[in-house]
Amino acid sequence: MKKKIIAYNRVEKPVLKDLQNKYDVRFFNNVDTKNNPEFLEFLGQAEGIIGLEMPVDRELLDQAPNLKIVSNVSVGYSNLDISEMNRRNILATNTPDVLTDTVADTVFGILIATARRIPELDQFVKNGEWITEAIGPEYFGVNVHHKTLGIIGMGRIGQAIAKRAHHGFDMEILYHSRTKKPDVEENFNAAYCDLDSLLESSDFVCLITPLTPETKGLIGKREFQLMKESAIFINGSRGKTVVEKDLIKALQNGNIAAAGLDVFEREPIKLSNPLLQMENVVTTPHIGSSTHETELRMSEVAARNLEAGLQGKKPANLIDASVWKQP
Ligand SMILES: NC(=O)c1ccc[n+]([C@@H]2O[C@H](COP(=O)([O-])OP(=O)(O)OC[C@H]3O[C@@H](n4cnc5c(N)ncnc54)[C@H](O)[C@@H]3O)[C@@H](O)[C@H]2O)c1
Ligand SMILES: O=C(O)[C@H](O)CO
Repeated sequence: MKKKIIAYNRVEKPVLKDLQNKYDVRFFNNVDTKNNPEFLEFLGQAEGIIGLEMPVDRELLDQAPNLKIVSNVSVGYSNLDISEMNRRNILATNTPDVLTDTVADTVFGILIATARRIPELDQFVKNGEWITEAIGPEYFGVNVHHKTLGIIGMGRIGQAIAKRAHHGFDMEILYHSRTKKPDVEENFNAAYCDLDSLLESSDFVCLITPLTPETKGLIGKREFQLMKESAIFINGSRGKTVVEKDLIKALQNGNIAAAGLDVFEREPIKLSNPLLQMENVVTTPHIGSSTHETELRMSEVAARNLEAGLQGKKPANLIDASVWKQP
């Protein structure tokens, strides 16, 4: 009998097709994983899960007695209760590296769009408001090149952002991370800072850490008050790394100048969220890695991880490699 697999939210079509040839795969799109009877019935028999952002907690695991592996189609894994999965010998994998450059491109794109007010001015043109040849200073933006970029979370994506900022835009780079990175300091002329100094000195503050108990609410009222009034805040990490109500207040009070956001406390964001009424806020719907090429590669990597786990082999991208026991 074919092994039963749940595919959830996002697995690219060719990869899904290939998995369907080998396994009994059921695809679920944005279902309520706590209450959907069809999902829960299949979960009771499933040996593997592959997909995007399925909340895997104790309650879900209690209903999945045959589960061997959860293969995230994402690098972030704050949706997984890793210690509970470890306790039950269920493997957890993610898709690092293949998305790094794409996410860095997205974050840098949002940064430039925010600084130069591109979405706002796009609307200005399309609304027919461009009626005199030269627009006035009320529509000017600020330079990106030669400014100071503070990167919080100098991991794979943080470094790819630093590379673009240093080689492409001659920016001065400050960074704050759990460890110092001498090679990054040398390659991109980056300087390590404590968090407060980074916030005080940066023209652009870019947050790209994982969401963990330590980074939850890392940037709130106090941190926004430390930033320059001209600072532009960019969040490419996860919405909950920021206290969103404090971000809204900081923008309303003029504590900071603008924000570019790919991630939000609640996704999809509610239309009533004040952030969506602000011209100085640029938003995208969590699209860091969402290009055709990169999403396909992520699905391929996730499928390889899933199959390795199901075959009792060590997956290439085990999130916690220390749990691996040779079968
Ligand atoms: N917006 C998107 O679509 C998108 C796409 C991919 C990744 N992400 C987010 O980006 C994160 C980073 O991805 P990555 O591949 O660069 O991961 P990574 O593990 O290579 O890098 C994370 C870095 O954050 C640092 N860090 C962790 N806790 C910290 C703390 N408390 N203070 C300061 N630094 C801390 C780590 O030391 C590490 O250098 C992901 O976990 C995910 O949340 C978002
Ligand atoms: O972490 C990631 O890979 C992206 O945010 C998609 O969830």
